[in-house]
Amino acid sequence: MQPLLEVKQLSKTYGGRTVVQDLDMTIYPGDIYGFLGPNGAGKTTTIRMILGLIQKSGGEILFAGQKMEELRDPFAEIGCLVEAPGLYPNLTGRQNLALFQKLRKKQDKARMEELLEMVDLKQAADQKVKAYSLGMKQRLAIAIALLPNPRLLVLDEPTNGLDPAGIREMRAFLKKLAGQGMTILISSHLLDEIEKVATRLCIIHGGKQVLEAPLEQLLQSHRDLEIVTAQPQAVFTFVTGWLKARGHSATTRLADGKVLIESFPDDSALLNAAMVQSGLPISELRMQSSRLEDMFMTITEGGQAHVGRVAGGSV
Ligand SMILES: Nc1ncnc2c1ncn2[C@@H]1O[C@H](COP(=O)(O)OP(=O)(O)OP(=O)(O)O)[C@@H](O)[C@H]1O
Repeated sequence: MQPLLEVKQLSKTYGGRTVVQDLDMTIYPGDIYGFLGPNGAGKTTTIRMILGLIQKSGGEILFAGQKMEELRDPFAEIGCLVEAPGLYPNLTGRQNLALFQKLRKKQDKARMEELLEMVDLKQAADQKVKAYSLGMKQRLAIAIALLPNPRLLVLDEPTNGLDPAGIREMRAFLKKLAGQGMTILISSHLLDEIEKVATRLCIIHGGKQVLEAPLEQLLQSHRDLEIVTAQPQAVFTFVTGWLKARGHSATTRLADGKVLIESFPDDSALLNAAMVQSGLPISELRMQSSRLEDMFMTITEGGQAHVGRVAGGSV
C-alpha cells in the first residue's frame, strides 16, 4: 500500500540548535497515527513543517508519493487543527461553517449539513459558539478543516484543555471519522489518550525518534503474561520448554511465586490449553500491558529509553 504521508529524515534547526533531527514517519491511508512526545519534544515543529507553515532545514515530505512543495493546494489535501480554533463566538456553529465555506469561495449547503452531522453538532448547530463547550468548539473547528474534503486530518494536541468526558468524546469522534475512511495524524503528550485510538505510533524525544510501529505490534512486544499457579516451578519449566519449541526467545522468570513471561510473543489461550492438557494447575493468566507506559514515563521524565526504531520488525 502506498503511504499517504511519508516524512523522511526531516530536520529543523533554530539558530544552530537542532530541535527535530532525521525524523521518519510513514502514515498509511486509514491510519490514526499517534504522534507522541513530552512537551518540547518537537511535535508542533514537525507538524508545522508537514503543513508548510515553517521551512524545514532538511529532509523530505511526500504526500501520496508527491513532494509536498509541489502540491497545488496542500490545504485541500490536508485539513488541520493546529492552534486554538479561530471561531466567531457570536455566530452560531452553522453560521461559522457557512462563513468559512464562503471564504473558500464555495456554497455547498449539503456538504455543510453533512459535516455538522459528522462532527455531532447537528443539534447544537443554531446555538451561538460562545455557549459551546471546548470539545464542541474543537469539533466545529475540525468541521471547518474538513470543508475542502481533505484526505488527511492533522490535529495538534486536540485534547488539550478538555475534561475527561471531553477526551472520551473526542476519542469516539476520531474513531468514527477513521471509520468513515479519514486518515488522521494526532499529536499528544499523553500516551493513554493515544493508545486507545491509534493504529500506529511514533514517539519522539528531544527531536529524535524513539520508535515508530503499528500499535498492535508495540502492545504485543510490551505485554507481559503473568501466570498464577500452585506449582510455579513446574509451570516455569513447562513454559520455558513450550516457548523454546515454538522458536520464541522470550524471558521467563519466577517472581513472588508467579511465573512471568516478558513480552509474551504468542497466543495466551494456546499456552493455557497446553498447560491444562499437561495437568498443570493454573488459577489465572493475566496480560500486563504496562511496559509501554513504563517506557513512555521513563522518556517523559527525562530518562533514557533503550528502544529501537521498529518498522515492521520487532522491538
Ligand atoms: N521559533 C522557534 N525558535 C526557536 N526555538 C523554537 C521555536 N519553536 C520551537 N522551538 C523549540 O523547539 C523545541 C520543540 O518545540 P515544539 O513546540 O515543537 O515541541 P512540542 O513537542 O510540540 O511541545 P509542546 O507540546 O510543549 O508544544 C522546543 O525546545 C522549543 O523551545
